[in-house]
Amino acid sequence: MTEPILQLKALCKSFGDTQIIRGVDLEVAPGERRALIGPNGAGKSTLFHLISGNLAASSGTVAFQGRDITGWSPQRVNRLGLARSFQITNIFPRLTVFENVRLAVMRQQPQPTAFWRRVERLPGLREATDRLLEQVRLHTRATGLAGELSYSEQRSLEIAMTVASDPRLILLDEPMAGMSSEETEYTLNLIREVTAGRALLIVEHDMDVVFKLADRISVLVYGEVIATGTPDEIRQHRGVREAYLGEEVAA
Ligand SMILES: Nc1ncnc2c1ncn2[C@@H]1O[C@H](COP(=O)(O)OP(=O)(O)OP(=O)(O)O)[C@@H](O)[C@H]1O
Repeated sequence: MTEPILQLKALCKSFGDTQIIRGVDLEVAPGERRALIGPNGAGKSTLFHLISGNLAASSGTVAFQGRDITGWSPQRVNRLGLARSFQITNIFPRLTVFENVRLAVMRQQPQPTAFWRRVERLPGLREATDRLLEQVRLHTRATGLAGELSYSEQRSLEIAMTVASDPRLILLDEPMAGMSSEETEYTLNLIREVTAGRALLIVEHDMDVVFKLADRISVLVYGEVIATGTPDEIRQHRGVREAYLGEEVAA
């Protein structure tokens, strides 16, 4: 079996006396699209924080591409090839769309001479930025302010900024939140395109999206993974239906 790109072992997180993540074991294969679902408060965002280094685990380990990254800073984790977007849109509204993406690209290309040169002259920067903007179909909006984009366009911009580092694993936290069904369909296709050849771990409450997008689904309930399987397996899983999905999804 190929080595998992992400491997969580007996991962735990407590806040004070309250244990939120209770011994999670989870493996994501390279190139796999994995959804993480579960009721509100199950600990999905907390698990993302533990993987990306935004929170320190109470115990257990996180391995990425075979390396133990437990306790690493988010920046260091990111440099190794793991990128994440947050539930809250994370862009600079007063910069142009182009400038936002360029910043994300620059973060990945540490240039010792950057302080002395005009950014416009940094080699390859403009091309890399343009390529990303085209990929998320925002090239015609490049000169507009990011804060003036529609909500779903801002999410597209954020996706471009997330993939700017050319990550091997992308974590997306509720990318469809607050979208109309048309915007959701559009963003679903975009996510499919930009994550091709990369692994994806996505938290999403829209079950339509989850079942269309994911190769496999893991279900988190009260900080424990109660099931992992293909969309069909999860649909049929009695415990999952009782704990979370309800009968209508299985129908
Ligand atoms: N920094 C914190 N301090 C204390 N408790 C926290 C902290 N962060 C999260 N929690 C608690 O941990 C639990 C899990 O929260 P988390 O946001 O991870 O759940 P979630 O599954 O992502 O929920 P949702 O689907 O509503 O986003 C909640 O009860 C929350 O109140």
